Amino acid sequence: MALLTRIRGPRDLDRLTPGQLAVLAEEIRGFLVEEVSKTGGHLGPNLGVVELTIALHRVFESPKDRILFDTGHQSYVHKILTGRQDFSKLRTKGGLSGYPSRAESEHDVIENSHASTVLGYADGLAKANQLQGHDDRHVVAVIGDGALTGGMAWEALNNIAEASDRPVIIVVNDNERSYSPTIGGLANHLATLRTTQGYERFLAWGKDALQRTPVVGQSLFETLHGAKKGLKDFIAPQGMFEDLGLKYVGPIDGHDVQALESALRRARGFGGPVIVHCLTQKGRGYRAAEQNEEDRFHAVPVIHPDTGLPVKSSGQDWTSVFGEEMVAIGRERKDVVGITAAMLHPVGLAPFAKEFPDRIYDVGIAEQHAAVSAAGLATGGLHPVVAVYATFLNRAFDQVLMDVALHKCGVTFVLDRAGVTGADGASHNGMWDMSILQIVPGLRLAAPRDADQLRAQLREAVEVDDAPTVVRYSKGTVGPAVPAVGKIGGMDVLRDGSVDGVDADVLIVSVGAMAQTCLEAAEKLAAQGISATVVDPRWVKPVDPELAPLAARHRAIITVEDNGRAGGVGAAISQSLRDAGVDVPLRDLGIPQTFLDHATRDQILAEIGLTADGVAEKAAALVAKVSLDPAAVL
Ligand SMILES: Cc1ncc(C[n+]2csc(CCOP(=O)(O)OP(=O)(O)O)c2C)c(N)n1
Ligand SMILES: CC(=O)[C@@H](O)[C@H](O)COP(=O)(O)O
Ligand SMILES: [Mg+2]
Repeated sequence: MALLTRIRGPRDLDRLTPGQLAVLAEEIRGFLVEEVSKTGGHLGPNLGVVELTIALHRVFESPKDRILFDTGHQSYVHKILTGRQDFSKLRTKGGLSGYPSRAESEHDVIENSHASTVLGYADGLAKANQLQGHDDRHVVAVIGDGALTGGMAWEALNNIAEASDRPVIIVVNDNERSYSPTIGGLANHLATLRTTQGYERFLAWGKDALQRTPVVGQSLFETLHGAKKGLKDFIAPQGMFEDLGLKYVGPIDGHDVQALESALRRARGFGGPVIVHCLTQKGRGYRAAEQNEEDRFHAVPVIHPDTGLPVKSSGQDWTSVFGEEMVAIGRERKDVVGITAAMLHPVGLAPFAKEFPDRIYDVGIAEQHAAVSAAGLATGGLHPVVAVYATFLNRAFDQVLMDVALHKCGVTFVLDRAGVTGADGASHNGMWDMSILQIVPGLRLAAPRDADQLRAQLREAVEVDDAPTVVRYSKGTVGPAVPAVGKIGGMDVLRDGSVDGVDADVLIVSVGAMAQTCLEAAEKLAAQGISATVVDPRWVKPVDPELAPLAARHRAIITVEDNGRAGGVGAAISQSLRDAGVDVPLRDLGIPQTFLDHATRDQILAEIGLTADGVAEKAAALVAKVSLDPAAVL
């Protein structure tokens, strides 16, 4: 790492020779494999942008020039080159974020890890530069071929293309994949453009080879050259980008620093909107990633650097439980189809796709379209299951509300990574779904507490054909089964704290994955002489009508959810109890209304009090307050 340690900032790159740059690129690859193997993270995407990031920082002067990354998962090399080479605590509390972070560096801009936003920022920054006369500041937006399938990217492109005198340099990082191969007409168009590289290489080879045989070669070359225009127009007709009014430079070998620098300098000189189409390889230089057909090591856990195999195998996870049950349902219900937004494997729909290849739709990174297309599919007589990460449904809220719910479409949304996820930072926690979905008329929302409940609630959901249904669960390993000991209305009783027909002091309403925590809290309360009954509503929207009379029989109520408190399940229950004239004191426990810094899930749950101790403490305090002043209503 002789060279790498000498790079303390981007300007240290300027004096390196082409040979040294090649050495630096390999040192960075070695660093990435060594460090990210220890912590987990986005190894594949970053291995693919080593030369590109070097070239960007040699041609442009960050932070005067803004270098923006879409999604930001591919910004590790950018961090390494801008003075951050301690990856020992990557994506953990107090360590480097896995995404750009304004708190970390003046070189970082976009912290949001939701895809397809970079061109929007670029449009805004370019307009700001133009209005303020900052003609010496360049705006460079790096966007992947996957992120380019998102609708917002095209909304921004439409604006960027509007002004030929407003410079925006769009670098398309085309590695032909999101996780899996990128889909759709755009991917096909990029492929067409890519073939011109093969064509250009062929011509370059032809020119060189033929000119070595002067007599025949020269005339043959001229014939070929004459055919060039026709051939190029045939295999690479005027690109769509140029039709939009954007200049197009490429395709460029995204692993050739000199070629990249030359293209970026040309683009910088245009003085208007321009696309630089770079061809890169996800996972480049690391065989385990290059050979991984599923996702080229898009996001890896802690792995053995030599083999790429996970260091520890995890138990069954929520995702695979969903995936298996979807196949079982698919065998019984021919009308059930699956939709993924470029995340077939991560959301667990790969087994369904394997068995029912004509009943799975990958719409690209396009959650809004996924929801509306699902409304179309339902209107057409099918029952779509849209599987996305909880946080990514945020951007499709209006479509859930006004396209699926308004038209009473039977669509099931399955939200993986719901609740605190942790390592991926603020924009990846699934902490808003049970708040924003509360206001969708007719929508039914389930939060399974274990694998059996996930299977059961998924089946209940796909039975609903006149309203949207939602099933949401956490990231990672699914915990042990939590059996019910009774039933009240639609609610499962997990612990009955009543004695001889006398109800418990506290009613704990446990939502989804918080069941184990709530049961442990009840035990802690019992040790303090406070009795507690724990119920799991299963379907949290609408609020179970049997909850009000049950609540009325207790001295205090605690609701516990792995979701934001603001407008969450606790708030909905509180409102429903008030509407029913039940004024038992209630504390709703959940995630505070704040952006959570990256840390492990357990660290964050402990910080916000969503632990057995935290729940027991809040419950005991409420009971104490009620005992002191029975009329007190919090
Ligand atoms: C709105 C949204 N949906 C899904 C994701 C999950 N996701 C993260 S990276 C990625 C693939 C991005 O592909 P691309 O833009 O080509 O970048 P690459 O990983 O190939 O460098 C996806 C789908 C996301 N971050 N944001
Ligand atoms: C950047 C992005 O959105 C995804 O790659 C995400 O980081 C993956 O999260 P999981 O590791 O939970 O699948
Ligand atoms: Mg890609």
